[in-house]
Amino acid sequence: MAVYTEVPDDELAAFVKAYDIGEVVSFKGIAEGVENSNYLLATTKARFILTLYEKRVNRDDLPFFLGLLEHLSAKGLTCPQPVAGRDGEALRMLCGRPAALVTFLDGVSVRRPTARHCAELGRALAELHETGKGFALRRPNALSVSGWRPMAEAAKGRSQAVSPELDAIVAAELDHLEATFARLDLPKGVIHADLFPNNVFFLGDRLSGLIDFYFACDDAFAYDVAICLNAWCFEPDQSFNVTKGRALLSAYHATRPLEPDEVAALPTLARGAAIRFLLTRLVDWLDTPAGALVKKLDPLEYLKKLRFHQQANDATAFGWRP
Ligand SMILES: Nc1ncnc2c1ncn2[C@@H]1O[C@H](COP(=O)(O)OP(=O)(O)O)[C@@H](O)[C@H]1O
Ligand SMILES: N[C@@H](CCOP(=O)(O)O)C(=O)O
Repeated sequence: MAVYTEVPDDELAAFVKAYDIGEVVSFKGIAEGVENSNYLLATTKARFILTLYEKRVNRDDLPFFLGLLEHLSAKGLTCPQPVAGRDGEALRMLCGRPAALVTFLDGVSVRRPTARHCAELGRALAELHETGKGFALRRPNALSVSGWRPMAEAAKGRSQAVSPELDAIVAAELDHLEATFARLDLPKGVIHADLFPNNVFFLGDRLSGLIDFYFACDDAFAYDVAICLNAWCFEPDQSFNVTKGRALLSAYHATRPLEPDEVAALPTLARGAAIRFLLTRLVDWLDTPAGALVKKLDPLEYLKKLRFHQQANDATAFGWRP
């Protein structure tokens, strides 16, 4: 459950007074999520999400995240919109944490995406990349290749608890990626960087909105595509579903055509995306205290995905060619 910080009634009342959003009708912690504390706040005027930013979010990045949501919403992309208080500020403090209110989006996330969902996602991802062009702020990706070795070092010697071979596999893969992924020079811009099914809402088969932009950054567009191939196109047994891969890639390509260099780099990008989520999950797995009220995600799921990508020679492994 991702409610790390409890908000007492009096503090909530004082917080809400800073806005012109009506009277509080209900206020409930949201069980989903990993990074921050989220509450659903209903008032006499509307529903909102109240987020208290927790330890892994750097406060200096908050203007980038909230500014990006404003930019994307203004350009017509359906994502949460920050709500400004009477003073014009969207970001303020609550219970000693930076906190913001954003608009509530209708829709549900899918647990088992179909090829149709993957096509919707591919189109929306390309639209996000196009819509982000023109956003003035910059945020380097702290979780890209130069950040992976330090994470591996933090887990070194402890990862046997997860799998006996993991340290060696990760070290060898990082040697490979530091010689390949690190040398890629691909079209860049604003990427979501965590567009997993839990961060995408649907109404019926139609994609209705994107949430959780708290890993968004400047990086290669095609890296975002690779993150999504990993998150959307593997089956529960970790076999890659080429029908879903084809649906995602062809829908993306129809909206933002991938350049030949981006297509050629997909297997390397997918390996990088696999190691990135393997490592963050591994560090969380090792560092989260027993009994913590947060769902731990399995790092080995991403080792299986990595194994698939290590055998992939080109984009046809994902069921697609331009
Ligand atoms: N704007 C929103 N509209 C509707 N529901 C939301 C919105 N933002 C978050 N949620 C709900 O809160 C949950 C956790 O939000 P998320 O941003 O993924 O948290 P975290 O960053 O902690 O992982 C989501 O799975 C969703 O159910
Ligand atoms: N998508 C990441 C975990 C981050 O969770 P989110 O709730 O912030 O999307 C993973 O699967 O490792």
